[in-house]
Amino acid sequence: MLLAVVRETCDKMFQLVRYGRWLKNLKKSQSNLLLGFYISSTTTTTAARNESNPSRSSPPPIRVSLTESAGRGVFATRAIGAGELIHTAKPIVSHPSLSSTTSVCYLCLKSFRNRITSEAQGVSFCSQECEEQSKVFYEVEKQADWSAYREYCCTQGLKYPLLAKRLACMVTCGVANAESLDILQPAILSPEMILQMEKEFTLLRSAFEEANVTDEQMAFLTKQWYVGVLARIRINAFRIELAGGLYDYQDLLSSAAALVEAEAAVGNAVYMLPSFYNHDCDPNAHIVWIENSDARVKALRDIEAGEELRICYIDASMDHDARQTLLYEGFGFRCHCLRCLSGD
Ligand SMILES: C[S@@+](CC[C@H](N)C(=O)[O-])C[C@H]1O[C@@H](n2cnc3c(N)ncnc32)[C@H](O)[C@@H]1O
Repeated sequence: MLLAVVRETCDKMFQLVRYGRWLKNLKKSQSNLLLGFYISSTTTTTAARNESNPSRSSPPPIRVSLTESAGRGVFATRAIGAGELIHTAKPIVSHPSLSSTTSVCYLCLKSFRNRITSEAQGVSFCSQECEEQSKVFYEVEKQADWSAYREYCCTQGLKYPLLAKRLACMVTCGVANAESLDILQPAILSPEMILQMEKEFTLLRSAFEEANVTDEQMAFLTKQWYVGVLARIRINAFRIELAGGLYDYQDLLSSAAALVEAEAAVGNAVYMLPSFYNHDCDPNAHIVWIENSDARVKALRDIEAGEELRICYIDASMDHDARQTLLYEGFGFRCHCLRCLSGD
């Protein structure tokens, strides 16, 4: 009994140390435009104001703390009303899905009305701002031939390596830290998964080697870095489906076609704060994307001060066994939420 208590205390201390490191990283990352996620106040009116001027944001009504049994989690610091916008967040890294590369902005994933640039590359940006923000890493990306890496991802049906590739380009040109995802929880990987990642890594590394990238710029790009990044992307990446941003009849048709093909997602992205939300099959919060990859975390019902905020990682309409299997295989845990305990 005593041993169990000591072990639990040590565990918690260890996790608090990791949390402290996260806060340090957080401060570092806030000064970086491309890395920067921002969080804004909770009422819709102030949130809208803060979104246009993130530097003036007041802190959101949440804190990250240790939970009893699910690692770190996000807790309400005051009562939050149903439907309230709790905070917004910009991605650390995002990438369109292979099928959306030419139909959404290459940076923010906004669905197109007007293409701005780089038609020849099959890649476009929705605004001068996105083009400007992407300039440096896109220059690096353009130097390399990604066909073998892309082909491999395509044939294997892999979407996450695209995020790893973009992060690698961002690190190479100095707009992101190689450690930017370190604070996030990594997935436990099987030997088969690691083997596959090592194959991808070889293709990624040789694309960089054949491009005009110096050894110094590539020093971070080791197998260990790549596997560590993908292990984190695996359980922290969000699949982005836009709720708005459909402009005309053609957009509506494309969206309907995408639904038939069962790929309504325009891309994937990894965020900092949203990554600390734990799962519940009957969640009290959810994340929505209106017209681009900016995540909006909203309350689904009234939440009390001190209550943990939880989102649903999967399709909540699935039955109990299907949810359990997906959560275990995809995220490595058995769900003991009230809904699962009730057998629903
Ligand atoms: C996106 S992270 C959530 C934040 C995480 N708890 C942390 O400390 O960074 C997802 C991981 O959190 C844990 N987790 C999330 N929801 C859980 C739950 N309902 N029960 C147990 N573990 C959970 C699992 O390890 C899962 O792979």
